[in-house]
Amino acid sequence: LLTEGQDYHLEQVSAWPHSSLRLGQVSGLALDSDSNLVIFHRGDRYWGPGSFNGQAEYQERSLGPIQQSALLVVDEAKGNILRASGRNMFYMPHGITIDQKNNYWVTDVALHQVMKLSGDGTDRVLLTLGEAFTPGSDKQHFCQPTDVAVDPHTGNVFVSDGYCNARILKFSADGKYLSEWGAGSSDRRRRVPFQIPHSLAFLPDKQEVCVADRENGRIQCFIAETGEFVKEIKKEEFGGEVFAISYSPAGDGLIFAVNGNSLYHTAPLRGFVINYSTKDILDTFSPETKEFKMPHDIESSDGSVFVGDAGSSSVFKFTNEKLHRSV
Ligand SMILES: O=C(N[C@@H](O)C(=O)O)c1ccccc1
Repeated sequence: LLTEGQDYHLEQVSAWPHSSLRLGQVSGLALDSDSNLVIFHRGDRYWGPGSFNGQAEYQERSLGPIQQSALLVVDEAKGNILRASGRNMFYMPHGITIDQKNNYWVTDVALHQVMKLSGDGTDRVLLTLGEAFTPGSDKQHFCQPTDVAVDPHTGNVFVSDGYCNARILKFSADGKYLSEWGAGSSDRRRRVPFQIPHSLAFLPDKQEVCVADRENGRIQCFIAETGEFVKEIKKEEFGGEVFAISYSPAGDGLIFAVNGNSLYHTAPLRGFVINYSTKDILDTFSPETKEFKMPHDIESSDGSVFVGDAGSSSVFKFTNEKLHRSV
């Protein structure tokens, strides 16, 4: 008998997508209100060693914004493109999340901005946080912000900031700064500051926000209301870097994660299914068709898991074979 959400064996759906999506570096994935997969990618732009100077200022403004459609809405069953948008708006796409009203919240690490866009394909900019091309670390500036998470109950918005800051900021739904936490926290378990807070997941049934603290190779979870530290999940199996996380309330709560290569460790690149309460790794997975190169974001939707890879410019789909096997 399958206990809900506790039995996992994810396998790649090798024939997905049915036809090539002609993607650039895939930086972010999100699910929209129709359970379509939204892919945030970089078209012909890529983040290389010369993209930013020592002050995290973007060096390729002369290229102008990416002309390809950086936002693709694809059908999660077959992977065919339902809608393409996001042209001439972005310089270096990074994170994306979609809120209860189907608005897209995206981050761009070249613009150092967070934008709230209409999710109807017109990409109307409803809100912008941060000053274009201007890195900073006060209440009005980010430094290469990496992701956004939205609390469905309050509408509050959390921003992981970023490659060159080490904090999480909280804003109201209409963009008013509320609070932040991170480096230098007094909590002894948090004395080690974040090192690239790289991906966020909101846990609606627990009212917590979790962060993939990438270079510390750990996941940390906090009370959304107060920013108070709740728990840390750090596993040898991660191999030193956690790139992205996603959450499902199934069972006691499941955290999906992907790891990465670090300068100091090389571990096999793979996905993880982790029981939030026990911290047990329930399953690990990786593609059969080709290796992960830089798994950069992960999204879960009842029984399926999607991984966006910035290294191979592709999206992989996995399904939980335990659910589909007759018992
Ligand atoms: O981490 C990096 N990039 C990825 O996360 C990404 O592409 O978002 C990176 C860092 C320094 C130089 C070049 C790339």
